[in-house]
Amino acid sequence: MVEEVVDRARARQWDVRAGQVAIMIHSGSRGVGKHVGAMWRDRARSMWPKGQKFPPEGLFSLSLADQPEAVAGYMQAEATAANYGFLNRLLLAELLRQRLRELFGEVAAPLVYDLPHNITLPVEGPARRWITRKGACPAGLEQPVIIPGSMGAASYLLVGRGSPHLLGSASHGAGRATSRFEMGRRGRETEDLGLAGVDCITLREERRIEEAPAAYKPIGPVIACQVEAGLCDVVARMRPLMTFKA
Ligand SMILES: Nc1nc2c(ncn2[C@@H]2O[C@H](COP(=O)(O)O)[C@@H](O)[C@H]2O)c(=O)[nH]1
Ligand SMILES: [Mn+2]
Repeated sequence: MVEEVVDRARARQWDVRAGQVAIMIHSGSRGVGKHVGAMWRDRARSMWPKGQKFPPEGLFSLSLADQPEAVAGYMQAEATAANYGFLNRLLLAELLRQRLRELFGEVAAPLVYDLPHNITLPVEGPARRWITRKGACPAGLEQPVIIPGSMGAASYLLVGRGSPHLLGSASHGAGRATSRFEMGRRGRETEDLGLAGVDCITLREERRIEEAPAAYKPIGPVIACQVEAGLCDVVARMRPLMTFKA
């Protein structure tokens, strides 16, 4: 639910009002994206110049100058996975709209923004440049930005400021404080996990634990430092009513 509107003019422009029910869908290409990534990582490794030491970070780059076909192949595969992700979210949103209309009659539920991340996108400008973001999202000038907190904490709708220092990016979420594995080893006390008062529906009980609010960093300072650094400005804050975890 939209709990507070901070930038009224921008919120009005995006059709966002305090008290509205807002639905956030976080889903991408999942299996397809992972498959594309793993396949191209192996391919890039096999194309690494013979006799040259492997990069310590395990990231095998492809050269546009020397391997243009491989670069084009990778970009096409990534775009296919991203399109699959767009379509997933489109269909999920449409199923939700249908159900809302069955229950409440005509409901508009317009799209505020579909924000891709973990993706390579072209940079606007005369030079041919690309940015690959991981754990970050685009925050170009005037662009909507959504930074989710957790199933127990606030999420934020912001507007990007196109900061050149951080390549027009913002964080993709509050970010993990504790790994999924570590969460699985913790006790199942609701209080310890920050699950008190959290309404979460899931068919996979382990998800509730792995992604419990205690697994994530506090969203307040994550937003505050990005605003302070000039990456984005807050438009509205949302509070979770209910979460579905696949
Ligand atoms: N509003 C919610 N935000 C959530 C929830 N679970 C996680 N998160 C946030 O999303 C980001 C991105 O997740 P990732 O799996 O792509 O890394 C994460 O950093 C959290 O801040 C939730 O149930 N509701
Ligand atoms: Mn994500």
